[in-house]
Amino acid sequence: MSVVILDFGSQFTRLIARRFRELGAYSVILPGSAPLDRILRENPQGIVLSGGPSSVYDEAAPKPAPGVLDLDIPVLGVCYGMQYLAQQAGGDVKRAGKREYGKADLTQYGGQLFEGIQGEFVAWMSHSDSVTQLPEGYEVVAQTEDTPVTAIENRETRRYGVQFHPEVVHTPKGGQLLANFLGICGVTRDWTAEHIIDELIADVQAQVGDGRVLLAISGGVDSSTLGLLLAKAVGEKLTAVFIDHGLLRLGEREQVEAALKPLGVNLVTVDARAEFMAALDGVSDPEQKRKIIGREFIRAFEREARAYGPFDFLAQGTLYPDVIESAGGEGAANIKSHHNVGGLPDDLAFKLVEPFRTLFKDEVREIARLLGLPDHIRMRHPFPGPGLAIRCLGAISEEKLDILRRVDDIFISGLREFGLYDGCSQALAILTPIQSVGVMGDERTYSYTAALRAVTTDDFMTAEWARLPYEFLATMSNRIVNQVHEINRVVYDITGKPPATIEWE
Ligand SMILES: Nc1ncnc2c1ncn2[C@@H]1O[C@H](COP(=O)(O)OP(=O)(O)OP(=O)(O)O)[C@@H](O)[C@H]1O
Ligand SMILES: O=c1[nH]c(=O)c2[nH+]cn([C@@H]3O[C@H](COP(=O)(O)O)[C@@H](O)[C@H]3O)c2[nH]1
Ligand SMILES: NC(=O)CC[C@H](N)C(=O)O
Ligand SMILES: [Mg+2]
Repeated sequence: MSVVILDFGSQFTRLIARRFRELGAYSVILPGSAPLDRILRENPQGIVLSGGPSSVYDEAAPKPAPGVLDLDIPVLGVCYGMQYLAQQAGGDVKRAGKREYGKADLTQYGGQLFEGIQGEFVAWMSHSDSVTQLPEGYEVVAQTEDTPVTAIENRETRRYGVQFHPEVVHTPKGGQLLANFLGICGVTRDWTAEHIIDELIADVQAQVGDGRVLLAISGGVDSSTLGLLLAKAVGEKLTAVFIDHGLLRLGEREQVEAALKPLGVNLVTVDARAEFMAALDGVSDPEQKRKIIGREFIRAFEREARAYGPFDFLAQGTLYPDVIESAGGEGAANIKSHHNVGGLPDDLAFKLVEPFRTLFKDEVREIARLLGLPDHIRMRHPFPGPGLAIRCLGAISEEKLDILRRVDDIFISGLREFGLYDGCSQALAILTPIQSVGVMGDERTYSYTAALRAVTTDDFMTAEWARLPYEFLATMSNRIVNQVHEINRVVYDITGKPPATIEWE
């Protein structure tokens, strides 16, 4: 039993599934055009039609397969999905005079979807079309100032539509609305992270069979959790490979080895510093750096496969944000090529095993907790695979990496010392190519500017800059300039994501 989500190309389709998971309900995402028999195989108790970039009145507008909307189960249309429901039932949809992007307040709301919800309702919008004529049998159950038809329902046929996105965190009461929909569908909310683990293990076993698996492990939460999961799923057929590419932080190689040993995974450390440094020599374009790093990772795994292999499969702790930012979603833009997704070379000889590809960081942390990963790894800030190379802006050099390593160490140790580490989701130091004039010991200096960045976020898709105390920032600035003589200026990044990203490259 499940809820089937038909995907019409929204940025947020995965978030609908994610909210259902949080509510303890199992759901499956299928392409918008999935045939009826495919949908029926999931035993759906309800259907969600997602948002999407098309307009329902376009010639080529995507549609659910024939028969889907004749099923006698509840249907919730979100944005494009609601517009489709309205049009299909004989209503009308037109480009609206006023578009809505971002926050909007509902001026009134009611009806089944909003049952039990009280007080102001802030809805996050992203549309330029609107329902201009209500189809027969439907009533309007919510409005905003600019959109008279913001939510609709037909109780008899159990068809519901919302123009806003209840699945994003910026619709704070959206979770309650989705819970109400699950209630209308009669879904039992007993789906848990334990279920997810069992399913992931079964999927891996089915995919891998008797094959041997090389796990790319970094000591971060995603790949360490994957190590525990794979140890359960494939046991002896697993070898974990940790690459020291020379882009790690101060003392990181030793720390990672010490942390991973007790987990009982069969670990091999590879020194690939010379190869990575040679390949990156003189390269300053961020995307080019990322592509080279992606390729060098694979080349290093291939070398290990010759020594310890053969391996049929390469396992990576890839998460959904890595995929969507590398333009892995339907119609999504390429923001940056994550080394493990968009940065992979075309001639990849391994088959990929990526069980976390549809999950978000906090969900992996929950799985980690259930698998018994120690808290110091589980709650560690993420550290990107390309490491310091994408924090040392422009062309890298040993000298610059060495400066950055010392700045980073002061900042991260400082956060721990002041008890601020756990309050941030990720913190990092960046070495900028900016040189500026300073005065130290009565002498003129002309040195580099370091930037510090700390963010708070759950899923790393959006983030706020962390409001670190001024006193702490003052101490950091002081320590960095005193201890790292190549730096004479420290700045703190006060930009959210969006518009910025977390990493500077
Ligand atoms: N130094 C490394 N050696 C081997 N594999 C790596 C290395 N760095 C990254 N990887 C691979 O790339 C994947 C993506 O890296 P990413 O940093 O997103 O995840 P992570 O390191 O597992 O977790 P975290 O996000 O907490 O740092 C990892 O899960 C791992 O499979
Ligand atoms: O393994 C990785 N390989 C990459 O190529 C990569 N790029 C960004 N990140 C991490 O992803 C999260 C979101 O980062 P951005 O806001 O900079 O895109 C943040 O946690 C980043 O540290 C990466 N991780
Ligand atoms: N986010 C959406 O689903 C948008 C639907 C439609 N393209 C509109 O602009 O109204
Ligand atoms: Mg990492």
